[in-house]
Amino acid sequence: MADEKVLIGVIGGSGLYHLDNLTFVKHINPETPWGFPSTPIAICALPSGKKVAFLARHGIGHTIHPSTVPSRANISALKSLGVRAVLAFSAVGSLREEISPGSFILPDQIIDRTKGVRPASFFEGTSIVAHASFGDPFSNKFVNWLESRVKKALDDEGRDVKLFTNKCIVCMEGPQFSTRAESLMYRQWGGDLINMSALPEAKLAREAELSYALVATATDYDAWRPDESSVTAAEVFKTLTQNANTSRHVAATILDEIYEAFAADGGDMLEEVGSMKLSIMPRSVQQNAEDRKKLAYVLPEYFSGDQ
Ligand SMILES: CSC[C@H]1O[C@H](OP(=O)(O)O)[C@H](O)[C@@H]1O
Ligand SMILES: Nc1ncnc2[nH]cnc12
Repeated sequence: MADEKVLIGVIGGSGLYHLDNLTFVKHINPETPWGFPSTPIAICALPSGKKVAFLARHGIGHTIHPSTVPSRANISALKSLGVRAVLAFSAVGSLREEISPGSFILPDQIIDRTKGVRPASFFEGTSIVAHASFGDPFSNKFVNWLESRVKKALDDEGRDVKLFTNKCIVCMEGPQFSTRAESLMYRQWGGDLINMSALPEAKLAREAELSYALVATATDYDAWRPDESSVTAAEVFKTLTQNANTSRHVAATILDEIYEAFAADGGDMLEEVGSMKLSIMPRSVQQNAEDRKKLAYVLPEYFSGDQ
């Protein structure tokens, strides 16, 4: 029965540790080949009875640093539940005047400024080599589909929250915020937003063949404005609660429809499914049975059964 499946995963970022309008069903804490997820995953029922999975990226008590989020465990655990699409939320800094704190953004590009300390591939540490396509780091069809639905949800109840699309997010290492020079440089590079969490999450979702979209919520103007003080955590906290309330409203409004959109097998939205087929170097697949077993957890399509 379709309602028994958990097709949609929601990842909550800073400030977003639960969703509204859901009935808690149970916690699941799968041990993946890459360890345990950030926190046990909450399986919740929408008012329609459809099930979704919710995961707080930094843990429920916000105890996990952006550089040590177990993204491989998070993404593979969601996939193991049957999830096809991930709706991720993130608190971001704005690199553009018009994107004022409180704005919502559906970015379509990423600049990687992480420092190589985060495991960014399921294939890392194995003898199997793969090169996923990542030119479009978010799932375009899902993002385009979301635009009108998120807009409508934001316009509800006179919330007056701006929505931006076609923006580029810089993902930096942290945990310290950027210098003024870095912030100005990111603007010159074409960055519109900045956070510490879009990667490797989006890369791993791509390797897992999941549809992945990010709802970015602006909390501050980072450090590029010459006559203003640079961002502090206290400034971020000021906007975090309001943004989280709005994020919960958006999720409660659109989750049912997202579920329907991804429910049909082979549906139009599943544009990532099959994308890894030609990304895995065929000779390397023959090499190591243990590695194949490990990868079968996240990509059973290619690694379960004898080669
Ligand atoms: C609390 S300010 C910096 C912190 O907030 C964002 O977290 P998330 O993306 O999980 O909402 C940002 O990426 C940093 O980790
Ligand atoms: N200015 C900023 N830089 C990095 N991550 C952030 N998250 C929220 N604001 C941020």
